[in-house]
Amino acid sequence: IVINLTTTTHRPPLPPGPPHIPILTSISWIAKSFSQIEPILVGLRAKYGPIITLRITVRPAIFVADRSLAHQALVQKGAVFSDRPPALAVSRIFTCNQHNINSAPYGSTWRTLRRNLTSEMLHPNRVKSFSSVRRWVLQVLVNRLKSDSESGNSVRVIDHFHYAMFCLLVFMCFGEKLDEKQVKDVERVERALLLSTNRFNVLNFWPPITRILFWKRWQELFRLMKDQSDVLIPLIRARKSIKESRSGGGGDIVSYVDTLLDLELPEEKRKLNDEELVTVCAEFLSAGTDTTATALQWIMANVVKYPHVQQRLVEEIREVKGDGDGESREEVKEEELQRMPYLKAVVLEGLRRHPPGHFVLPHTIGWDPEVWEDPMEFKPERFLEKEKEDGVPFDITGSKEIKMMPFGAGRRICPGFNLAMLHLEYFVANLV
Ligand code: HEM
Repeated sequence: IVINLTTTTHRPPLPPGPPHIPILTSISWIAKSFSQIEPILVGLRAKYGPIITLRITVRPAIFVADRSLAHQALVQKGAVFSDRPPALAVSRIFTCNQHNINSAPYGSTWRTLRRNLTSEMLHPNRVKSFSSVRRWVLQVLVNRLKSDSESGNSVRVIDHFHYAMFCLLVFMCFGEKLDEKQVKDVERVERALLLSTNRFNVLNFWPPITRILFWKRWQELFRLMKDQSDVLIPLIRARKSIKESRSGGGGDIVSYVDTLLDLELPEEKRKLNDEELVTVCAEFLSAGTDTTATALQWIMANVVKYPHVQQRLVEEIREVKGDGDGESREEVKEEELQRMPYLKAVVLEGLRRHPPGHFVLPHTIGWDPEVWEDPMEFKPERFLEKEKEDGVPFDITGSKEIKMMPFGAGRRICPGFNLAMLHLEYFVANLV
């Protein structure tokens, strides 16, 4: 886990870490990708112990690379470590001054936004109301994979996974099936922002100076933000007018935007403005698309790499589907997923071995040889054996102890983890 310290004048001594030269050290870190930081951290852990201070950004960041210390910080002392630091210049712009769930300080705005998402969108009944949409997206995905493979060239599956996840989350967000161009526009603006966050990091250093030195990059940032608003605001407004014309209701489907239009910010005693609606919708779209598509890609890659895993999945699917005929045989239905423990183990193993969220650095925990035998091997069976031993299903929330944390842990744990598990199990089963 990473704890970001805010600057205070009276600061207690920081945990040990490598020596640094102000600014220069941070700039040398900025040039590195997250995957380059990991092996460096392993070496630093051996030298300085499990709690290390690094000057990765403008502020010192403390890395906790130990599962029981992470549990103490995130779960036992959750109230102390659930705040987020004040946003730096770039993320202030990205998050509309911290008006979204992941960046909001631990307080009433965060609580209101998070409770709205969990109770209005991630509640089991609401999740169920989108099951026909998941079936439609599966069809879209399979059709695209089939037609792409007809060309005879190799198929970049990740592009199709991304598109499928955007179709799904865009529907949940705006309550309707948009045409391919509209979905692609949303995908384009959201991915452009996601992929350029690294490039914009440098703008956080002395904004008055970087505004002059890197003026082109600042312009690029404002252009991307404008693109995002240009694509999302018409979709939000369209939903608003549907809702108004139906006097309070948007039809059978309740979309994420519908729930946000009525929401009141308790501290500021007002509704969300257009820019804030864009930020919160963008968070929903990006939190659930890239992460899930990346996990799906790793899981499918391992299913292909290990034929015995694939074979066992096929057998489990056959067992659940029985000798049904015609259409019912074609699809693994959502209700059937609960009867597929091996499928769940494959998904968990994918998340343990290849957690999509890198900067929370959960894998230093998920790969701990004291917890996991042969931690770098892809062995879904380990979850079945563990469940048999403990007599209870594996707890991915880490509430009692942390063994892996692909969704984080504690009060800031990913609220979408059940939905993500459903998406992964449903698509993996049906692709197999
Ligand atoms: C495989 C898929 C996913 C993975 C691996 C993932 C992972 C994570 C992680 C590691 C965090 C940070 C937790 C922390 O700060 O300790 C997080 C936060 C969050 N995730 Fe996810 N996530 C996934 C899917 C989703 C989905 C489907 C949604 C919603 C539709 C979602 C919404 C959020 C939100 C709103 C937060 C911020 C929570 C807060 O700060 O209170 N995520 N996620």
